[in-house]
Amino acid sequence: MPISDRNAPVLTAAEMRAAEAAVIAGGVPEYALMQRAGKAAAEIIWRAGAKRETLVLCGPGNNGGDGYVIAKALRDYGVPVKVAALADPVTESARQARAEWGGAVEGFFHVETHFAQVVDALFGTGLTRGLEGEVAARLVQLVEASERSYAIDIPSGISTDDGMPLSAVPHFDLCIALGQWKRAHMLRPATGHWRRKHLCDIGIPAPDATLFRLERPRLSPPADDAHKYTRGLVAAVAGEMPGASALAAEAAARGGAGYVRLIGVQSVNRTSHAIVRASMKNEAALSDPRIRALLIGPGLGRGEAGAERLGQALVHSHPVVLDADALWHLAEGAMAALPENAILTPHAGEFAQIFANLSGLDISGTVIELAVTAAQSSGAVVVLKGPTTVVAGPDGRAVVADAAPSWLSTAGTGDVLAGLCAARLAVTGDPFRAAAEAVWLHGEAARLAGPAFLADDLLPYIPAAIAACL
Ligand SMILES: NC(=O)C1=CN([C@@H]2O[C@H](COP(=O)(O)OP(=O)(O)OC[C@H]3O[C@@H](n4cnc5c(N)ncnc54)[C@H](OP(=O)(O)O)[C@@H]3O)[C@@H](O)[C@H]2O)[C@@H](O)CC1
Ligand SMILES: Nc1ncnc2c1ncn2[C@@H]1O[C@H](COP(=O)(O)OP(=O)(O)O)[C@@H](O)[C@H]1O
Ligand SMILES: [K+]
Repeated sequence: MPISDRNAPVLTAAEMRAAEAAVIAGGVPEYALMQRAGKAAAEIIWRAGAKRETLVLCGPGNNGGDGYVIAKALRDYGVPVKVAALADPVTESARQARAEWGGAVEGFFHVETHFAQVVDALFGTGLTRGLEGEVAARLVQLVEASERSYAIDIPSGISTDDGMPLSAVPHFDLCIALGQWKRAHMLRPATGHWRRKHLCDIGIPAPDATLFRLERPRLSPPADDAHKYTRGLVAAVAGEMPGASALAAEAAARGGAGYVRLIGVQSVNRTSHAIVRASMKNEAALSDPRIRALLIGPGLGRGEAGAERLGQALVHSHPVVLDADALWHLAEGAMAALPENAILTPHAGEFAQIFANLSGLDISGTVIELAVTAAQSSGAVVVLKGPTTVVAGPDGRAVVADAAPSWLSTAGTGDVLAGLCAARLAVTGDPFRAAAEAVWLHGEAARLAGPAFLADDLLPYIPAAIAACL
């Protein structure tokens, strides 16, 4: 179940085949799907490249079949097209597509090298191993010699499920995904092999998908009769480095919480006066039943004092966001004692440290498998942060954020994200939705902030990011 109908499914090769098989079983021939796919891709190439001379490279499977359909459709648009095949078609649909193309088919190694446009339809989701060295080198040569290049479904040589290149893979201008997004469309290093990507909807639904692309969420303004407590009280616990918790607290205040209380901090420069301070000694400040999200970790410290504060904070079983040093303190026992609505926000280093230590947990695979396994084993929502951020829930659902600006790689941005998670948890009461909303707002604030910002500079852009979702 997607978190909203805006979130497009992201499939493995096997899931894509199953989705395709279901449509075929429903009475649509495979060849009709190939026609839809090839014509949709050809229309995009035609719009981008008009009548530029185009070389279509066709492989033996249905990716190659798409290539023949593209070549015919481009020819029908009046585009000068040549086709070069690596091997004869081996599937019935690809054979049919080649017959309908009907034109000359040149040898992959013998066709001339310089074309204005090159279309890679050698291999798609059926790739089982890297391309042979000379095939990969020739593909790189042809693509690099062109002005524009298009990868059909997936660049040939990229493994669909983990986004890894299995042989040398060139860089394309556009990757045209067919049917549904596949994992490689979201994962590094594959995402570095095209400038843009586009999804062609060819009428293949994926009702069983559990992984989705993170898209702009829909948010609501506070209810007409809202007051600060109904909007959500966030309690942020400070520690050794009060600046980090102040940054997180301010992000929480701007991220939609009605009231933010910063606990256990003596003095912090430049924190908004709207953020109310309280002492750790004030029992009621932490036990307050109106707290809808507790945030702890940024600046907490890895010493005994930090561990003690974490223990004190978790006693009350508030819905919680655990970040940074709080994750460092999280031991196996503490994991079992997490409240039901918990969000953990590790980066890769913190992730490895926490989950590698959990007994019997096999953590391997892409960031998607890592986050999903960790969420299922901890019972918490896991936000595995990085250039590609994955939000995973204990029910197996996950969203992947593939478009955050790399300017986020600066100190303190994680504190801002933790604050946003707390705000959205306080507002929604749903940790999975909250984490997904927070990751999107964080990326959008970064986009709006432009280049070379400091983590603090994200704060004034959070309201504009929220405005984009109303
Ligand atoms: N899903 C959908 O909804 C739709 C999918 N469509 C399209 O179908 C594509 C998937 O087609 P596909 O399954 O036929 O696989 P494809 O990628 O063409 O290659 C398989 C062939 O290559 C071979 N082979 C593999 N690796 C190799 C290597 N390194 N070097 C050499 N050979 C290698 C492999 O044989 P093998 O040697 O492994 O036995 C087999 O012969 C998909 O990406 C999309 O474009 C659309 O048409 C319609 C809607
Ligand atoms: N190259 C990148 N592209 C996009 N986002 C990134 C990149 N590097 C880091 N980020 C994001 O920036 C934030 C960094 O958080 P974190 O590692 O906790 O840093 P800190 O502890 O300094 O606050 C995360 O949200 C992460 O997803
Ligand atoms: K391809």
